[in-house]
Amino acid sequence: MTSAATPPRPDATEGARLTVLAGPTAVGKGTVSADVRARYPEVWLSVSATTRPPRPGEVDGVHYLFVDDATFDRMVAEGEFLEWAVVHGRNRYGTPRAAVVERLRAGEPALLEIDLAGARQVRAAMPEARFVFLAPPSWDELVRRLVGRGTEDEEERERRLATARVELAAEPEFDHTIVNDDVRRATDELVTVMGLARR
Ligand SMILES: Nc1ncnc2c1ncn2[C@@H]1O[C@H](COP(=O)(O)OP(=O)(O)OP(=O)(O)O)[C@@H](O)[C@H]1O
Ligand SMILES: Nc1nc2c(ncn2[C@@H]2O[C@H](COP(=O)(O)O)[C@@H](O)[C@H]2O)c(=O)[nH]1
Repeated sequence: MTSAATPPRPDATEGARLTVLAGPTAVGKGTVSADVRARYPEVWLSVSATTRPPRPGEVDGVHYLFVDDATFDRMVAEGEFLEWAVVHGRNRYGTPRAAVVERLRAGEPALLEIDLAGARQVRAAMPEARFVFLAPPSWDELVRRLVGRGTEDEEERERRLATARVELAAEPEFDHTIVNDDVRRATDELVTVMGLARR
């Protein structure tokens, strides 16, 4: 369902300014996105809504909009999401549509860091966007990064690694693959794909 306030769908020119970055857990999507923002502040990074509780250090409105189930339900019912998904079989995450449309209309390059199901929904809604898969140098390195991050317990790590196998198998669906063996180099590749001049 969409409400009367739902902004109209971006046209193809506007949609082409949108880049979707996906990839398995702990591959470094957040790290690379933060590096893009730090070095290319003209890129707008969408802030997702999630029902996941904040990790230590995460700030509401900066890392995520942390919402309860009732609020997420309302946002879904009112058509406020460009896409949303249950990720790792547990919490819900969604991209607020209005902010994306506003930035694309303003001519700004926009970046979404979302899961595979969300990327597929954006592909269906805005096929002119760019779809980038961030890949790990190896499976063992992916596991090392997940464990090294230290933000999930063993049960949650297992859950995330099960999803990771599915996400890795979907890599051929994407327009571009970038191997995150080095953050700066991966960022350079990503901004090139986004059509920005490297600095
Ligand atoms: N190129 C890299 N080399 C080594 N470590 C890296 C690299 N990129 C990211 N990391 C580290 O890997 C860990 C996971 O990174 P990050 O949290 O950015 O992953 P993510 O893909 O956003 O994960 P999730 O999907 O689970 O939210 C972090 O500890 C980060 O510092
Ligand atoms: N479909 C969407 N997926 C999203 C969104 N925001 C984040 N994510 C993905 O969730 C997982 C887990 O994130 P974490 O912060 O709990 O580690 C990660 O793969 C993100 O890409 C969204 O708006 N929609």
